[in-house]
Amino acid sequence: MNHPRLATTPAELSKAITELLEATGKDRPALGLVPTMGALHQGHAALAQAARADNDVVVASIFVNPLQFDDPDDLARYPRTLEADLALLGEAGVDIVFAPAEETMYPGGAPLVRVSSGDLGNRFEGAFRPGHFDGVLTVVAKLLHCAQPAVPAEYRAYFGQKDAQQVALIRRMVADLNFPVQVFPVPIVRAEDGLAESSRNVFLGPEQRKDALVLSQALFQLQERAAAGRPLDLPAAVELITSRGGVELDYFEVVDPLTLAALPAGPSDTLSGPALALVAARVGSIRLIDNAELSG
Ligand SMILES: Nc1ncnc2c1ncn2[C@@H]1O[C@H](COP(=O)(O)OP(=O)(O)OP(=O)(O)O)[C@@H](O)[C@H]1O
Ligand SMILES: CC(C)(CO)[C@@H](O)C(=O)[O-]
Ligand code: BAL
Repeated sequence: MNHPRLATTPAELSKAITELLEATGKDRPALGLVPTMGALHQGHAALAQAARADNDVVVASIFVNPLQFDDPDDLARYPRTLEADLALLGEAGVDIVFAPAEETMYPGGAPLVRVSSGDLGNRFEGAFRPGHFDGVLTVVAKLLHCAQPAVPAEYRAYFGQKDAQQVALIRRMVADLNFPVQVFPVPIVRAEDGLAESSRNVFLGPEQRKDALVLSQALFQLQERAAAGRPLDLPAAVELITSRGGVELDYFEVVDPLTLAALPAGPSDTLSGPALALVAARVGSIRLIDNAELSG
């Protein structure tokens, strides 16, 4: 197993990245960055493995970003498992782990100047978690700056498709603000029962976990209809979820994969191009999100 180097300040991180990039002896080596909030699972391992396969040097960050939490209870109980996280990242072949303290990322408290996620950031997750995406984009901008190679190198960043709206917004930030990095989305990793892996799954009791499966089941139903060229009938998929006691639906929509604009998905609407189904629901006090690509 690899023992990743631990950096806790931007200066330590930059020094470690330069040393490892130079040690490759290549004119233009490649650096991959995997941002996380820790409490790592197989979804994060897939991100680290994708970065390992594509790059000479791999950095993972672990930082529970207070700026993206609108609910103080959600922040306080967010799982923190640093020792196990370091072991998982070592297993995946990560070279450097950047795990800064809150005071290091936000000296003097919350930043005055932030990245605005615009209209796209106010919909879906943003409508239920006000300010969430401004907080995500601000910390992702900071992390991308902290890990920016100081010597000539390819620069790539990896994000999970489980957070589809987050990927869409990060792509827009990188394009709109000319960040010199390429964004790579990584497919959703699911448990055997179909539930999308998530750090918050540890809070689900056995019955709640069974209830939560209705989300992936409803998504798979849409995927099957799309693949067979049948009408999507989103209302029937919504009904599958709302009829399940213990699950409160927040939203369920079929959208354009890039703009996240709503697409028609009624009982007589068939797909005319690629689409994405986005769902979010609460199981008890645990909020879960999931999504699936639909294609005819
Ligand atoms: N099941 C998964 N498959 C693929 N990528 C994932 C999965 N779960 C998380 N990721 C990705 O890992 C990165 C870090 O996510 P994060 O640390 O917030 O974990 P998380 O499991 O999404 O946590 P939570 O769902 O509780 O917010 C993000 O890019 C996220 O999209
Ligand atoms: C991208 C991220 C690490 C920023 O805090 C977070 O939103 C996440 O884990 O998805
Ligand atoms: N994966 C998204 C991080 C969050 O829920 O805040």
